[in-house]
Amino acid sequence: MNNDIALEVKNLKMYYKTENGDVKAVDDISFKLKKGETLGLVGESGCGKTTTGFSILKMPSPPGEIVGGQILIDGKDIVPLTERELRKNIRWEKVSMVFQGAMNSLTPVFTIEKQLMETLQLHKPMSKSEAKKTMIKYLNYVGLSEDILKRYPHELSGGMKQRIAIASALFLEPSLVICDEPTTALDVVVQAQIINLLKDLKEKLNLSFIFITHDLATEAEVSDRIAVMYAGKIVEIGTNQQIYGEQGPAHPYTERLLAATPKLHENVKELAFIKGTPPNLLNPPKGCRFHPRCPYAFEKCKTEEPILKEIEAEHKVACWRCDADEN
Ligand SMILES: Nc1ncnc2c1ncn2[C@@H]1O[C@H](COP(=O)(O)OP(=O)(O)OP(=O)(O)O)[C@@H](O)[C@H]1O
Repeated sequence: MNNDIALEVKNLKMYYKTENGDVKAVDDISFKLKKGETLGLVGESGCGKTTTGFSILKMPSPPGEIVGGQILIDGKDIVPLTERELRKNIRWEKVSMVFQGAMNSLTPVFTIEKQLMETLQLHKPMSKSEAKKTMIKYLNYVGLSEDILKRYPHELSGGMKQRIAIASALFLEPSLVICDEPTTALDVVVQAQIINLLKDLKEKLNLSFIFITHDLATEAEVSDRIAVMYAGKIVEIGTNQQIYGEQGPAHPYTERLLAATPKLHENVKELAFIKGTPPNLLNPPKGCRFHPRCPYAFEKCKTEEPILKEIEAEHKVACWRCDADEN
């Protein structure tokens, strides 16, 4: 076992079993996350980012099912574990998640203390005084003082509520935290504060993060490495520099996704957009799933699925055009 690896996802498949057939939301993805590292997960809406996050907790929303693959946390596959084992030893103990919209899920009629107490005691039996100590410790970590406990959600700003959501994800001292769009609903100043907070927590607590967002500018700011998803697949994965650096990304989809992102300090006359729409995951296209929208597609792209292949150290791409054996 490699002690530097916090998480390894191997050939993971998570399908939604609907009346119309299987929605292949996560379809054979593999990646590793090092201890103390932030991996960004980017891609258009509906490409499977949130489903990947929930799958890592083995908590797919119905009618989702993990239909294949492994999720190794500290070297141990959690896929065969029972719900009881997952609750007792894995979720919130080893991996936790700041859900999309978590800051809006606080109940308006209860104080923060009552709500956090419930969350904490649900996950781990402990006395009230012990729970309160834990709450205060993590509220302080996220820059909030104890007096927040007496307040009601409507008395708090969006940024404060998001800090509370982050603090509750840390209560049981997990080593891996999945953040799903943690800054999306916030204004830019507060977004920057939350990003700085996450960076700070990563350093202080030696946490590993999976940071899910469709906002590439934010991703560039927080992540050490980036995984780009398209239609349930990882199409490119590399360091921040390999994806955003001067040489530019390798996959045509990443290239277009970046071109469609507005840049600060640049006078852009017209923003590029990606022609066409992402495929229906009930019945994705054969071959490369991006081929109907790809300007470089050739015959092989329509029939054979490209696999994620290393093109340089740390940089993998699933594209026939980038495949050295092809050229
Ligand atoms: N409960 C469900 N039942 C059936 N299909 C679902 C369900 N939840 C999600 N899907 C489908 O699975 C695919 C992946 O969705 P997911 O929410 O993981 O994407 P995403 O990249 O996180 O999108 P967003 O950025 O909008 O949150 C989509 O095609 C979506 O319609």
